[in-house]
Amino acid sequence: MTDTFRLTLAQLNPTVGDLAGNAAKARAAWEEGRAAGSDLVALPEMFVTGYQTQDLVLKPAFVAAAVDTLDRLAAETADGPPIAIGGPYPTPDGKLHNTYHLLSGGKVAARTHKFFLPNFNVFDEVRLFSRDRMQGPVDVGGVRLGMPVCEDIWYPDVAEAMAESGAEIFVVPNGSPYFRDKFDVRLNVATARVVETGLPLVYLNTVGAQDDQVFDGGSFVLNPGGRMAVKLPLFEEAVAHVDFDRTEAGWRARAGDVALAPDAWEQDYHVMVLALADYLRKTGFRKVLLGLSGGIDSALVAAIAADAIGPQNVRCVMLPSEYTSAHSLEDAAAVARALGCRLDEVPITGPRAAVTEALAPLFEGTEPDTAEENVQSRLRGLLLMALSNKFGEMLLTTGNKSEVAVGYATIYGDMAGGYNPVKDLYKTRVFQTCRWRNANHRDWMRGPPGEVIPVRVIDKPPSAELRADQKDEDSLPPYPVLDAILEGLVDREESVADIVARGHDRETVKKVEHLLYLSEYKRFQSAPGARLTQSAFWLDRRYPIVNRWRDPS
Ligand SMILES: Nc1ncnc2c1ncn2[C@@H]1O[C@H](COP(=O)(O)OP(=O)(O)OC[C@H]2O[C@@H]([n+]3cccc(C(=O)O)c3)[C@H](O)[C@@H]2O)[C@@H](O)[C@H]1O
Ligand SMILES: Nc1ncnc2c1ncn2[C@@H]1O[C@H](COP(=O)(O)OP(=O)(O)OP(=O)(O)O)[C@@H](O)[C@H]1O
Ligand SMILES: NC(=O)CC[C@H](N)C(=O)O
Repeated sequence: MTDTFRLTLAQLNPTVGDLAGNAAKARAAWEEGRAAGSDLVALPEMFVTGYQTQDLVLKPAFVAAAVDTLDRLAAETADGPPIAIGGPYPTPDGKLHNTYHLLSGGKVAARTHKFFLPNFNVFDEVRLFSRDRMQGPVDVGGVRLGMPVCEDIWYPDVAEAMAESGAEIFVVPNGSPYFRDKFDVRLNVATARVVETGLPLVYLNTVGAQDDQVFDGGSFVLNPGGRMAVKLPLFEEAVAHVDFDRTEAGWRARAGDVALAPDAWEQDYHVMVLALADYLRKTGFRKVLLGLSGGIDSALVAAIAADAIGPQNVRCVMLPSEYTSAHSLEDAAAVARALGCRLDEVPITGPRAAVTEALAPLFEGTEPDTAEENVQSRLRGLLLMALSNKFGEMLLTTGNKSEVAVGYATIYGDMAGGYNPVKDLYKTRVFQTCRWRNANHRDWMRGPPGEVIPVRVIDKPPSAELRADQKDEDSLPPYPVLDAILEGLVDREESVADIVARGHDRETVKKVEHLLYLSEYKRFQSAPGARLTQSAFWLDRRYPIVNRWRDPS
């Protein structure tokens, strides 16, 4: 009977749909595990396909290719330790499971199907997969491993059933996406399963971004009693070997490295950087561009982009109009200089005059209003997209969550673009995030250290500069008030009465509610962006576009 067990944890970054690339990563980890004398090399949930696949797994040809990839990986790794790896499994009677496969002896030797299929916020697994009955542990080299898949440990049942049928260690593959402070939520869940069963638990998460979601890694190993034996870093790929010893009381993990967790501001910032870097890499872009207005939102997006792909790959463009202040020109130049990004200037006065002239016969007799104002924003979108087409640089949009929530942006204007790193970051957090970035620099940031966003940019009153002396506060409540109301309406789904009871003016709350519902059509047509909360616009919060309901409370 074996008394030690070495488990290799492969916290790696797959790409959805890249079956060969994901299998190659799994194989490289397996080679590391084999060289280290490992007894099992474990990869995360649905690793072979990448996660989340969404409806891609409803295509039988894709599932067949994934199955084939797993079979080939099993054959190629027959002469070393088994591999545990997530992937789809189609049953002969036409069902599809989200399955953890054990590849051993050249074939798929065992399968554990996910039992609890998450079907909330960003997850739709009931639509995609079938559940199976609860399963027992799998024998790996004489050790019985319970392999609940991700959501399966969020309730006691599956772990309890596996423990009752003889599991000795839990190895839990995850595709668990970030939201602020999520690590503690996961740790509480895992600790509860360890306390209930008295068994050690290995929590293996995916790392890397997929569309809006960032899988933050942070895999860990808990011993009975809930003590953390090992913790892998957040946001980075890592391969770690964890040793278990058989004791009289059962298996125990030997203490190893426990990575420190950065604070929530750093985690949010890292998520925005990683989300953008992976979105670009995985869609095949190496460069971006953005309109740099001298305001805070585009300055923060430029900093995130510089940190994600290096300042030499970020083109900033100032597109001044007659309303652009000298301050804005100076501030845009100062941001680009501090970040080390290229800054181009493309005035929109000429194109605007041409549009005004073209529309004059039709606009005759009307008063100037947002129609004329928005032409400026649209001309910027048009010119920036021309640069994007010509130079293959993806255009970034810059609307923060407060603006996205109330539709304070011009559709087909500043909303033009492919990705929005700050889409889930309220404006009040934009200010604080800029201060945080000015004061902190880390190895993973590819932009320079120091004050990359001049204090003047952070401190000045926000303005769209679409007309003379325009300030955001002319049309919107002050951002601290707006954000407090939005957190109630959006993040907590509170009633108008709940928010008024906390001291907000009812008329203001009703106005914000009106703008929120009215602008659903804009969000439907908006760029995706990094998810930071459980109420991000897209998958977490899915409201109808046509919606006459207004809260009477
Ligand atoms: N339900 C619906 N479904 C589909 N389309 C719908 C629609 N309702 C209106 N529309 C269309 O949308 C148009 C109105 O939307 P849009 O053209 O965007 O215009 P609108 O929302 O009226 O104006 C844009 C607002 O954003 C502000 N802004 C602009 C640029 C930058 C910033 C900033 O600081 O970040 C702020 C600007 O000051 C103004 O208050 C209508 O003309 C109509 O065609
Ligand atoms: N003069 C400009 N030159 C270049 N881009 C601009 C200019 N004005 C606006 N933009 C682009 O349109 C976006 C929306 O800008 P606007 O200034 O109207 O509002 P904002 O939300 O306060 O953004 P910011 O804080 O970046 O100014 C900007 O982030 C920027 O990308
Ligand atoms: N892939 C999953 O099952 C994820 C669901 C899980 N509750 C999480 O977010 O961590």
